[in-house]
Amino acid sequence: MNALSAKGLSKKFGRVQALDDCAFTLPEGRVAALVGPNGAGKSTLLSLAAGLITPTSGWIRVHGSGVRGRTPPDVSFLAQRRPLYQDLTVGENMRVLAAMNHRWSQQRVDEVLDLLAGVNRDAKVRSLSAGTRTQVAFALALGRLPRVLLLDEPLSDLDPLARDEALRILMTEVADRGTTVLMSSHLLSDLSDVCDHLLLLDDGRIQLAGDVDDVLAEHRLFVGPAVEQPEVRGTIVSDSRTERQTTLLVRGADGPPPGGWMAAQPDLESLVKGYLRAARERRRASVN
Ligand SMILES: Nc1ncnc2c1ncn2[C@@H]1O[C@H](COP(=O)(O)OP(=O)(O)OP(=O)(O)O)[C@@H](O)[C@H]1O
Repeated sequence: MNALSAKGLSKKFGRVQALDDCAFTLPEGRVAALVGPNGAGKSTLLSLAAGLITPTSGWIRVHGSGVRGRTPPDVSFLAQRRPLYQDLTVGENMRVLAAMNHRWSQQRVDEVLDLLAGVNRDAKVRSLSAGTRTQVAFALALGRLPRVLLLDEPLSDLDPLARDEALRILMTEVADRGTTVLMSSHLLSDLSDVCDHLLLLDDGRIQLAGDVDDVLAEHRLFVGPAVEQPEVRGTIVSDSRTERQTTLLVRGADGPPPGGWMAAQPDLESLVKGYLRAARERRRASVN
């Protein structure tokens, strides 16, 4: 069964087309990386999936049911601006959420907070550092016992050890409870460690969607001399050049590399960077 599915999903804010005709499916129990350049539409997509905003057209469903303006009880969303009551203590935030949610496990919240930094429950949220606030919001999101966990830049302000611990907690969550995770991040090396599914957005449109292994297998990196473009079969997504060599990311390449060139399958980080490079070039061209 698909945890998330969308078709024709579009969202306009005034004249800004934040998402444009997106279609994708995310099978249950997967950990999906949601990547793309700044302003690509990642937070918009997560907010639509969480029911915080409604589509201009098209639909998005969680476990087959439409989400329109209401967060389903089995979905948790860790938004970029960490949704916590700033003037309440950590403990008071927990009690408010426990009262508001039928699905709630205080034990799970305590477990996660103890694994992270051992946060002081009596501290006002306003007094916490940004990273500690993220840890609290992360623990509260898991306390709702979600079947679908939507995370917007969950790792960005965590120190390296807290980041490792948060990723370990996520992997345990997926293994033990079969939770589906959709996580936006610019930290590509962290994503490579945990994600088995990819959604790549640019300019509100989905460029790549699918199983990470399948998407990687569809691409080749060609590395060769810094000369003019070689003849390659497939679509050149992007190129990068130094004085000595050229690297091409090619989609749908088949056959051996051109003479004097080497071919390899990209890893997730080099694949995403290739698409980000292409997106930057398109933006530069549209501005000039
Ligand atoms: N509430 C809003 N009102 C007007 N425009 C918005 C609103 N929310 C998002 N946008 C616009 O929609 C587009 C997509 O924004 P979004 O925040 O979804 O991108 P993003 O991929 O999450 O970016 P980032 O990586 O910088 O967080 C941007 O052009 C943004 O300015």
